[in-house]
Amino acid sequence: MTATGSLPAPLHDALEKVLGSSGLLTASSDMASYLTDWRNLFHGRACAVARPANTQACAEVVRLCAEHGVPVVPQGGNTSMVGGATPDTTGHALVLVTSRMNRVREIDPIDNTMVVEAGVTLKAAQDAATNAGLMLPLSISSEGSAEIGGVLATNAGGNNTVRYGNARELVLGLEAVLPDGQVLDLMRRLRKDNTGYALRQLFVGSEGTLGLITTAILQLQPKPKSIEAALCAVADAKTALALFAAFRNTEPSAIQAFEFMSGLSMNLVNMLIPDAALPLSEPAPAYVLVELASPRGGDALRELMEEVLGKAFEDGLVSDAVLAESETQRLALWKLREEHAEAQKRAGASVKNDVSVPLSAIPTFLDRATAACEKLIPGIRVAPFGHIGDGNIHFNLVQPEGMDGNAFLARDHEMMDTVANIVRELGGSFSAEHGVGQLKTYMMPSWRGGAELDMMHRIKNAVDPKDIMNPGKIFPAS
Ligand SMILES: O=C(O)CC[C@@H](O)C(=O)O
Ligand SMILES: [Zn+2]
Repeated sequence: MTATGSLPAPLHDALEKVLGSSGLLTASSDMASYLTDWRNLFHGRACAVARPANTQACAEVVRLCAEHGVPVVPQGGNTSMVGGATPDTTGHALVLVTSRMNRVREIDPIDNTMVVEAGVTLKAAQDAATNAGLMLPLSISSEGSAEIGGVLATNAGGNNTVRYGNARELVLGLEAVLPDGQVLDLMRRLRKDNTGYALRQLFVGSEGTLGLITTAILQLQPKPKSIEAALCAVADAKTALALFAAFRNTEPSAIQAFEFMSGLSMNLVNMLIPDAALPLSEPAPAYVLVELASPRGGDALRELMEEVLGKAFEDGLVSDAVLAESETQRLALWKLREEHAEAQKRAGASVKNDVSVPLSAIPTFLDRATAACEKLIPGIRVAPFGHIGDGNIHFNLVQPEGMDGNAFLARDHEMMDTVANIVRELGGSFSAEHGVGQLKTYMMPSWRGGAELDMMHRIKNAVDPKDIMNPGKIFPAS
């Protein structure tokens, strides 16, 4: 089977007029990298890959595709964890890649806003804000590749949600191309605007199924003048939560990140990622990376960190800790957190369960889910980590050593359902930040069925009656 489907000749010619020949890829060798995800788990086919350079070209591409009944799969940095940007295997769809729309158009220090195009990587947007003396308070492990359009379409969360919220909370204005090619201009940078439905929020988290996000206005924050980060050795999630409570009860507004890493997952990072050595004297059962930040300079934040950690040592919550003494050390501590996904990829096949439960239920969840998965597949490596301050654990399962990776992956639904059933009993969500994509559509009827899924269907059918935008994502095949 080739990667290429067939692009109807009239559509080909019309698209080439809009995009030029360099903006339209149809050879399978040119399209290959757009037809699989970064983990090489999902493999699709497409009739073409379009790389428009501005909103108008996006609108024309979508309009022409709609006219010819060709589905459009939006793709940004291609970092989805759930196959959200990979087309299906029919070869009917066109993949619309936003990477050429990569301008930070404006930063306004009075409004504290940034106008940014969909194809700007999150890292480039953060850097632009920093260079302007401000901060874009959204940070995810894939920020070097993930692009703003995808970050918003999936309502990305990440490391700073605990303080600043998810992507949704940062979006003031939005421009999107609708499934019929109309441009919806919601580019208002207003804190207050109660004029009917907040349509921009409909696109955030809709995973490209309602339209294509092309530009956004994001709320920025003051750049911190002081930042303190510490890596702490803890006994388990229960002690990690007690440490979180200690920080929260002392100075809740100072916490910028509060991340949990199991010993097993950290061990994979130490073994498989170069330059990621643990700076503690011995490995621990679990770790916390806590970061505090303040727009004020001086020693107050360091004192706060030392006060809370000092007391945590006395109370037996922390057995060892290292505080970053420089920006280089702070980044080295973050590397130990951000490389978990990559380390797990290198360790073999893995199944991701991006779940959330109420904070109080995390220890029970981890105990029960670990026992259940170890019973299901003896030798399985349970390697959880994640944003414990948000109740969001990446309960990832790595194949037993020596097992065939495909045989492991063939049992992914069994593993996902085992974990999800426990999550459900604890009042949680089966997808906290990675979305549904194509991987988890089968879970929607049992988790979001009844009136909730029905209303989602009605919205989808009203906005996109021909199912042009990102078909096969979020909604299970009917
Ligand atoms: O690999 C994962 O499951 C999580 C990736 C990302 O959400 C993270 O928090 O690092
Ligand atoms: Zn995450």
